[in-house]
Amino acid sequence: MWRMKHGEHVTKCTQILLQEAQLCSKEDEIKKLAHPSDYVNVVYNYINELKAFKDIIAEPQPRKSNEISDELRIKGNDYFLRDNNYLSALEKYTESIAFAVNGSSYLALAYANRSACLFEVKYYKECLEDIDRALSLDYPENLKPKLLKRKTNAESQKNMQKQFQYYSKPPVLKSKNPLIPCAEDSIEIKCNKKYGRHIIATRDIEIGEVLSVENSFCHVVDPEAKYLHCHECLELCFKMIPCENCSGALYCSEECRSKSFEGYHKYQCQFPKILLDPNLRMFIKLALIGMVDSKKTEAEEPTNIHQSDSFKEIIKLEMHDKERDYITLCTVAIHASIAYHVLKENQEFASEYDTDEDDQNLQKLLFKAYLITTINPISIEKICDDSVIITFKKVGMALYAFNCLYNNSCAPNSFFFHYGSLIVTRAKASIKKGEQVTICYGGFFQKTPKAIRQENLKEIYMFDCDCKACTNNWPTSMYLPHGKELPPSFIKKVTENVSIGSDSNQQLDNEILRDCKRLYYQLKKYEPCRYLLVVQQELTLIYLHQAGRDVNF
Ligand SMILES: C[S@@+](CC[C@H](N)C(=O)[O-])C[C@H]1O[C@@H](n2cnc3c(N)ncnc32)[C@H](O)[C@@H]1O
Repeated sequence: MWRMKHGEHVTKCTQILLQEAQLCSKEDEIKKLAHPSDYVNVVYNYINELKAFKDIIAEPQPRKSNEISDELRIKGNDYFLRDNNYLSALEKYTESIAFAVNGSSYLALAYANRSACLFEVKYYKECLEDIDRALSLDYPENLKPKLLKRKTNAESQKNMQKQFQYYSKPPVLKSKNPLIPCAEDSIEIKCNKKYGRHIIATRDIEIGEVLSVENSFCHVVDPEAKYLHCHECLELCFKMIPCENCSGALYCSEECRSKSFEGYHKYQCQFPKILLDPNLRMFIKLALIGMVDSKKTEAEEPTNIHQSDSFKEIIKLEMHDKERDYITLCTVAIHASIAYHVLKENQEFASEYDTDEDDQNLQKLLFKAYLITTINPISIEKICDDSVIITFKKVGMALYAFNCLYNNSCAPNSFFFHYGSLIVTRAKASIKKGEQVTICYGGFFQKTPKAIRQENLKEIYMFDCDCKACTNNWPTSMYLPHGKELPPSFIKKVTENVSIGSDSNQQLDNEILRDCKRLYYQLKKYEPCRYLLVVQQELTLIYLHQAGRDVNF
């Protein structure tokens, strides 16, 4: 009854459970509990009584299979031979590597085929690594001469290696903020009833200035990106190695593979299919980090310094638990109960966390982690070069102890972009001392009408937006005045800069950035106007491209 068909999501299961466990009729009883996180224990017991867990988690995640690996490699061959589409071929071979049984000849074949792909696109170093991997495994004798010939060719052409910079260098902070080590001293954290914690400028800030550079506290890779990005560090990689047990995780290095396994992946490796959705992986990962934190024997010194790597900071992020309605809280408790059940069934986990106190702690952490991950995660995206229209590809999502404190404006004065999982936030407008520093949560005023923005912000983030665009009813871009004409020389530069961000265009990038900053101050008095938005957009695009564009062989 509870079994999910392929592709169905845990939400469906939750809807059925809400009815079957008759949680609506138990509202008075459940609401008496001291804290909403106590719902988990009660809801867990109801589901247990229904004997529903067995079916909910019945479907395992896709296991390693040489048959599937073989099919994927053949698909890769089609891309490679028929279409000369090396990027798609490389992704398929990597998928084939993920599915091949550890140590098998199928794994060797997949590595060898990927090496052919890497050879074609002149990544000789990576090609040689894959050849050595194939040869160290059970690679068929009759195919070896061809592979060894490729090895000789790759070695002789090593000096022609394609110089691909996976990422350009992220900016370094110029000043030291004594209270927020990941931020410039131009900003500080304030807190009030209306805005919660928020970020304020402590001096006038110029457009383009770096505001903060922060490492992620916790992140997950997106399923669409996992054959090109490391499961552990999210870095772009063309020569990934697989998890030895499951077919779902690939790594850029041995180091990342063991770090991931020793951390959280040893549990995730055995998760049922229903928990593989990235949002669910994220909340469970966060709760597990909390469990490790709860076992720390050394007490953390109380400090007023904001620490990006502290679980204490993350668990303080907004969750709006007091404002949620009963059914929503029950839904959260159902998700937490399913995760709780899976973890308790996991032998490795159960042996590490075996006390009643651990049980209670886990239930509370799962509940809070779920709520935190509904509001705070920041999407990690890459800009795509291969289209006239600007598009973005999702790489993953992450939680940041500091960056999750920027509040929303539909006409924001800052923006963020990523280097791997590292986040950089820059000003995209000039910001006056005392003004709030804002990012946009998704609905930019120029694109999304006010009513839709307000509805979304209320539904997901539970606040009424009073940004300048909402307060002054700014129209979408179609109805905006143009403002002062942009100089033809600027338009020419922007049009010429077809492949923004590539090394050869660095000089042009810098010229456009300088123009954008100058034009911004000339156009600011016309705000809101279209050309001001164009200038701000060009500036953000250049920084986004420099950080990490989508790969194109
Ligand atoms: C990602 S958090 C931002 C940090 C948050 N203010 C805090 O105290 O942790 C998102 C939450 O901040 C609040 N928020 C964000 N933008 C806001 C705004 N423009 N006005 C009022 N509240 C806002 C809402 O409560 C929202 O759910």
